[in-house]
Amino acid sequence: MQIEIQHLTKVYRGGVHALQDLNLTIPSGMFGLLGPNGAGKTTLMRILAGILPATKGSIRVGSYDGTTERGRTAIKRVLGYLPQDLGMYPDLSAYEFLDYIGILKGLDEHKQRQQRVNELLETVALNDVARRKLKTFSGGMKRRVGIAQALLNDPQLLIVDEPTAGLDPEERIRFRNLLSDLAGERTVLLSTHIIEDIAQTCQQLALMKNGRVLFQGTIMSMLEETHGKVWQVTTPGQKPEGNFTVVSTLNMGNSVQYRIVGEKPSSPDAIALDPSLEDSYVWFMRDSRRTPVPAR
Ligand SMILES: Nc1ncnc2c1ncn2[C@@H]1O[C@H](COP(=O)(O)OP(=O)(O)OP(=O)(O)O)[C@@H](O)[C@H]1O
Repeated sequence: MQIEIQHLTKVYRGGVHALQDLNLTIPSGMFGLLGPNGAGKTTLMRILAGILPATKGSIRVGSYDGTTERGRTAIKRVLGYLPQDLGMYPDLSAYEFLDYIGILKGLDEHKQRQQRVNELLETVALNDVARRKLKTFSGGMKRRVGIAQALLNDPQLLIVDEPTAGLDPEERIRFRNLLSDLAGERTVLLSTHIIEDIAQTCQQLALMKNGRVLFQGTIMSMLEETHGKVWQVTTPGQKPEGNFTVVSTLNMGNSVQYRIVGEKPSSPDAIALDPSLEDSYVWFMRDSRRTPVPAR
């Protein structure tokens, strides 16, 4: 299920331009939305989920037109959403919570709902603790309950907003793998400011800043665009000067190795390095006055 977003603009009351004439094509599979705080990721996801109206622009999800009431209703039926701040009832068990959300989502038939909740508890590997109260769950377990509730209607489009924030490395990896498993035929839109989450799960991504898309395409093409922009400079200690960003510093005892992102430094012994995704992110954020590039 492909999503087409055209000229999407959101101006909040008070005049904040959260999205500025944003154009984006999101194909099936895992798609990452990467950007710093305030980039507009949550605003975009909430508009896609039909919770927030856009100021201008159009959205098409598969064959449904998100600018019409009828289209929005149809989109809601094929969509699962895990917001950043999903409220849970701490005294309910995982089973009771999912059962309750199932009722709210219109799964009226008791037996069918029971079966779906049990299936999902298994999918997110919480079947063993299904009867435990949510207040006893770790952050990672709660996020997995969150994904389970988003999957109740077996959505073709799954939107997850910063799901790994605050998780320890083990839980983050487990959660990432779960999302990858769920992608398959579905479209999974994952927003994050954790570069590693995208690197490990998404073939395609969009970089957002200030309500605009700075880049969209494959991870490979993003790295390619950063070739010739990453350097290693070794000095006796003083920080190299120039128009670049230092991304890491390694103290070698009597010298210091700097990894820098920017135009070629004047230092004659600067060595060109292969860019990592983090270098690439830094390059695009530095260079964010550039005009948006077309998808490739
Ligand atoms: N209800 C609101 N009213 C006014 N301004 C808002 C509102 N919600 C968000 N904003 C502003 O819109 C901009 C985009 O915010 P948004 O939450 O979409 O960004 P984000 O990329 O999701 O950031 P984060 O990673 O911090 O969640 C920010 O400048 C934010 O302050």
